[in-house]
Formats: sequence, structure tokens, C-alpha cells
Amino acid sequence: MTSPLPQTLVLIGAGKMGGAMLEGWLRIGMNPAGISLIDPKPSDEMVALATEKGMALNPDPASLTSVEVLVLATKPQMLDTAAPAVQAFIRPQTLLISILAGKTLSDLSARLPNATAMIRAMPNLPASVQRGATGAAAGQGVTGAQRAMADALLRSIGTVEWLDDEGLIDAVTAVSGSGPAYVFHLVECLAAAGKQAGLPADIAERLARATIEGAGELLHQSPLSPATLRQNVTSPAGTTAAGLSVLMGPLEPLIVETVAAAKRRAGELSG
Ligand SMILES: NC(=O)C1=CN([C@@H]2O[C@H](COP(=O)(O)OP(=O)(O)OC[C@H]3O[C@@H](n4cnc5c(N)ncnc54)[C@H](OP(=O)(O)O)[C@@H]3O)[C@@H](O)[C@H]2O)C=CC1
Ligand SMILES: O=C(O)[C@@H]1CCC=N1
Repeated sequence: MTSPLPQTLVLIGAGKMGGAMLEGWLRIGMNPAGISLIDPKPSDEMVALATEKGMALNPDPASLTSVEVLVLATKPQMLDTAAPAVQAFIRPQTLLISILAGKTLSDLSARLPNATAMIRAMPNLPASVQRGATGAAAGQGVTGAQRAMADALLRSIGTVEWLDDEGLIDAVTAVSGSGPAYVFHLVECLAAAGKQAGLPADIAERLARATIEGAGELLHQSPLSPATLRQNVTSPAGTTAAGLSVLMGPLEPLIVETVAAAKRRAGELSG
């Protein structure tokens, strides 16, 4: 039996990532009447969306008798400032899901002493189109039913990897949390290279974008490994082999360094 999605959800921080998750949840048909958004300066788009869908925007905490799930999606640096307002939305049965990079369950407990059930999750931006990838770790106070509900909520916007060791969330952040930005930059680089190779800029951009889209979709649909898919593009002594002879040496160490830098930064954001 699949676990039910929460009937009542408060999203604190309706910015880029909170907004992406919200978009995903609305797409799968979550009831907007059960969703409340808290953001001191919501974007015009967020105000319009709240109005159109009938979601409460900055309601009085006392007006919400039930808050099954509270998703905390402010910037990590805003945790201290936001904590008093966050606490006002926590009920005895509330499950808090934090997506704050770097902030540990213990950092959260120190600021939110009334939160007894907490999950630290790291989603990513494609959640808005149900293709997110989330890593999650549950704190000790989380019941089996709450964990199942969180799993259903996060799985409704993509894949979920549960980790027994919360310490691994910083590595998740560096790989899949930040990962879409690495891929988007690859599109930028491929487009720039296409332009340098003589293509008109707009055509280079469209080809680069469609190439990453197509490669991503093929990865999604194919049972083959990335290495086999790469080999399937690479004709013996052909053009791809020539291109990869330049890329494959330096790319892996560069990506290892990239992920290490992002993971290091997550550690710096803790506390
Ligand atoms: N962007 C991403 O791809 C991912 C982000 N994350 C995590 O998500 C969180 C948000 O990141 P992101 O969406 O990029 O950042 P944003 O700045 O876009 O979103 C944060 C939102 O919170 C609002 N805010 C500020 N103070 C408060 C407050 N006291 N109460 C409620 N809302 C407040 C901000 O308003 P204002 O702009 O006016 O300050 C903003 O709208 C971070 O902790 C980040 O680590 C996790 C995974 C991926
Ligand atoms: O850049 C950041 O800190 C956040 C966390 C992962 C993606 N964006």
C-alpha cells in the first residue's frame, strides 16, 4: 500500500528550491488548500500562484490547527533569523523536513527545540518536473509512518535515496544537490564551443541544449550503463574518440575537485 501524502503542509522559504518542490507537488495534484507558504518577501510569481491556486500566503500560525509536514527551505544563513517563526508552525505531530545545505539535525534541534521529528533532505531543482533526485536521513524522533509519508512526498517529485548516516548528506549536496548546475554549465560550454567551431550562436545553443536533454532522456529510459552509452556514440577511430581523447583525462579529476569544493562548503555552512 502506498503511503498517503500529507493533507497539510507548510513551506517556509518559497524561493527557487522551495518553489521547485511546490511546482512538482502541484503538478502531481496535491491539494493547494492544504498548503501554506511562508516568505516575508514572496516574488510576484509566487503571490500570483498562491492566489490562483488558493494557497494561504503568510497566514497567522495560530490559524493552522494541523501541520503534518513543515518543509524548511530558507537559505542556511537565515536559520537563526527564521527560527522563531518556524517554531510557531510546529505542532506536536509535525514532521519537519529541512533542505538547508550544511545544517545538521543537531544544528536544527538547537534552534527548533519544539521539533521532535526531523528529516534532513537534499533535493534538486528538477523536482519541479518530477525528475528530482533527493538524498534523505531521518532523525531519531521520526516515526515509521512519518518516514513513509516523507518518502511518498519526496518520491512524488523524483527519486529518493535514504541514508542511515546523516554525515553523507554533504556529499549528496555536492553531487546531486548542486549537480544540475554542473550540467547546465556543460550546456553553456558546449554552446560556446559550437560557436567557436563556426556555428551561429542561436543554433549552437539549441543543439547543445537538445543534446543534453536527449542524453539525459536516454539515460532515463535505457537500461545500459553510462559507459556503454558512451561507447555506443564512439565509432572506432572516429570523431567522438578524437574529442574524448581531450576530455577524458582532465574531466574526472576536475569533477572530483568540484564535488570536494561543494562538500567542503556544505561543512562550512554547518553550525
Ligand atoms: N537552489 C537549489 O537548487 C537547491 C537549494 N537547496 C537549499 O534550499 C534552500 C533555499 O535555497 P534557494 O531556493 O536556492 O534560495 P532562495 O533564496 O531562492 O530561497 C529562499 C527563500 O526564503 C526566503 N526567506 C528569507 N528569509 C525568510 C524567513 N525568515 N522565512 C521564510 N522565508 C524566508 C527568501 O526570501 P528573500 O529572497 O527575500 O531573502 C527566499 O524566497 C537553501 O537552504 C539551499 O541550501 C537544496 C537543494 C537544491
Ligand atoms: O548552492 C547551494 O548551496 C544549494 C545547495 C545545493 C544546491 N544549491
